Amino acid sequence: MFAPAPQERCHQKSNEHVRHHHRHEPSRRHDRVAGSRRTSPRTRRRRPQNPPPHLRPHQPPIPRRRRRSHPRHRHVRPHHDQYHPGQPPHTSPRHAGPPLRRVQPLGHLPHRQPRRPPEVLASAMSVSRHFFSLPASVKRRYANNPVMLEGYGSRMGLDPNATLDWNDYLFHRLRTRADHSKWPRQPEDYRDVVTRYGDEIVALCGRLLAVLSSGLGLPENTLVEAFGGEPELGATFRVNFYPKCPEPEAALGLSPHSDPGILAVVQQNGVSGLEVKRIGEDGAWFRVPPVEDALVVIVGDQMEIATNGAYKSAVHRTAVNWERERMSMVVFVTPEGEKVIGPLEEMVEMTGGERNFDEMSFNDHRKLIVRALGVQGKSILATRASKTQYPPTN
Ligand SMILES: O=C(O)CCC(=O)C(=O)O
Ligand SMILES: [Fe+2]
Repeated sequence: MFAPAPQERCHQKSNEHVRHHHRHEPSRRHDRVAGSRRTSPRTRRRRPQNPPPHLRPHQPPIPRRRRRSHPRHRHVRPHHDQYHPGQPPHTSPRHAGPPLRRVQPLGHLPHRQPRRPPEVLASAMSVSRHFFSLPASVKRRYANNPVMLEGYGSRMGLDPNATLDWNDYLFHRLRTRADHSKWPRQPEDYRDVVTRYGDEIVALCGRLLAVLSSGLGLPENTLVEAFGGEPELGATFRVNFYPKCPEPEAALGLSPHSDPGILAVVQQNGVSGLEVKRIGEDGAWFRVPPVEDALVVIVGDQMEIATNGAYKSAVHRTAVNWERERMSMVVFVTPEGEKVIGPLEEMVEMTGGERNFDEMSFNDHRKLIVRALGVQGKSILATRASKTQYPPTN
């Protein structure tokens, strides 16, 4: 069932709607993968060292040079380093090092100079924006329904009492299982641009999975194989459009949730709103800076399951504002539908011998979500946790 666009809801906003958005979520911590600084022994050259002071009484000290990462290592910085479209997957990461050294608490995100985004990022943003600027009557041609979740609309259609998020969206599959009837025919180049964008992002995730496997001390292809192999990986595309909201403090763009798949790659339109919850006692929410040419990579539930909890899925939500419209594009990379996903043997061993999750195909995992009428925090993952002591479900 199609639900009214947030613009329309804006005018008929009731206190009830406001009440729906008061949420109390337990704590969680979010980790971010930062780059490795290790230098390959073969390429390391010795810089002249400062001799001890008694050997250079009249010489000024040799200035210390700031360490710069070697260009070959830059691809292991998915959050803030340059993305090279077209680079084949798995081109990397002998130098990745164990991830635990490269994980930093969120809240110290590096800022860098704005730069022109690669063309594939900019054009995907532009065709998506074009779609949301079309008249409501045109957008409704692609309306989704409770059975067919693909298309334009809102998951509010599933349950009249469900929380209303201040968000319109377009959602469809990518890659081989794409149903093009729900892909906008306007603008004309939507299909080509989004197909290419999806391919690039899936290839990027292939590289990230290799890095994340190496980081665990496992062969590079471990995670990608655990999810069914790269050609079989699934991918869906969601464009979130958050109109200006007159009472932003009373609403949310998207309620707290973790993404059910492997990795979600988010591109923001330069307007802030994405917030990630830190795992731990304080459960503080952190705003992710909307750096325009940066992709934010969010770890999903299947990753937490396969690694038996070594990598945690991140609870996140979006805030809205009254000044500027916000848009985000998300590619969700998912396992092959029939592939049964459970904790990898190596990971069970590495994490203390207990299996923290049951096994299930991703198609069945999706059915859990539909049955539960959506995701709240880590509620779906909690139903898969095989022991009650496993860290909380928030
Ligand atoms: O809008 C955003 O920045 C994130 C959207 C998101 O989390 C989602 O679509 O699952
Ligand atoms: Fe999400």
